[in-house]
Amino acid sequence: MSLLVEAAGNADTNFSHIPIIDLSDISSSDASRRRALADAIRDACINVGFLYIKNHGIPESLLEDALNASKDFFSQPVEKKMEIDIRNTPNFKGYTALLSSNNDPENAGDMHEGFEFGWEELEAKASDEKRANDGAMAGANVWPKDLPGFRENVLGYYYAAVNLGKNLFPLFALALDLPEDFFDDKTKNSADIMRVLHYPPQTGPVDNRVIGIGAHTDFECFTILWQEPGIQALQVLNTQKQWIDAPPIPGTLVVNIGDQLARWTNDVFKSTVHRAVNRTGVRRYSIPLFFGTDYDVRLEPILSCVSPERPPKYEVVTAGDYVKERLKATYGH
Ligand SMILES: O=C(O)CCC(=O)C(=O)O
Ligand SMILES: [Fe+2]
Repeated sequence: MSLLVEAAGNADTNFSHIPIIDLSDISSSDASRRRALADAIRDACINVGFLYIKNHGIPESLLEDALNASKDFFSQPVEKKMEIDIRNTPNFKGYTALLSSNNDPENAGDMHEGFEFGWEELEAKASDEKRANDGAMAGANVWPKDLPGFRENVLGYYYAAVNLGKNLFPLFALALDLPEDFFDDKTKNSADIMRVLHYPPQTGPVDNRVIGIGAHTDFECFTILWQEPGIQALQVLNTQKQWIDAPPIPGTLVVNIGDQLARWTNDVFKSTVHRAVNRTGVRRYSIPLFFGTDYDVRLEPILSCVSPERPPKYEVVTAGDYVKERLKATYGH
């Protein structure tokens, strides 16, 4: 039995807190330090599926600028935001209105609004170059008109977070006892979808079927999530079915495993159910960035995560087909 299958068999998924992992050694020239970091990440991925990262290297100023840009965007009249309604794009880019998405099929709609976009260069190319391997998810971003600085400010944080994500893939590979460059040829045009989210406060009696974002797992490989400081809303479900608070911790970002990585790892790494409910009485903003593999990559289980006792659990599909199906379910296309 591989070490990973054995570790997954001994997993303690009844967690009561989310570990904080210091990324200072992420680019260390000392392989044993990178190994130690990967080991800590492996434990978190096998037992919890969520972790906080500190010393991640993203300057606070980029986050402040992205937050201010988000506030400007959401404070526009709803008709203005609806000009870039996500339902008018073939590739799920643009604005999602309050209650128009539904992450939990048991629920009646999510009490948040959002703006969603994927990779593009800061300087638009002369020709609208289509990325060759985007498959089912091909297409451009749509941006709000008449909102100076919005695109530049959200892209500023986006590029920094994408760079961090690219540095996390080798750590996940190491955590899976794979060569550190395992994901390189699978993430050449990786999906890297960012969502800028706004959760109005929900005070008084709250219908549990209409909360900020209903219980769900993320679709991609992993997510890097920034939460507005001082506002508790995110909760993570352990196997005892207890909701564990995941408050914003100054200087950290949340990282969680998504379904693509659960599929790659045959559920050795956990894609853990989470939700957000904003009962604080003030607005809340958050910015998740979802990292997938290239959309044409097949999600085949890694051999060290499969054994006679742990046969493959999932049908093999391409990342693009998988994500598109999940998005259709969420946005009701
Ligand atoms: O806003 C949050 O804290 C969580 C957002 C989330 O889970 C998602 O967009 O998938
Ligand atoms: Fe999520």
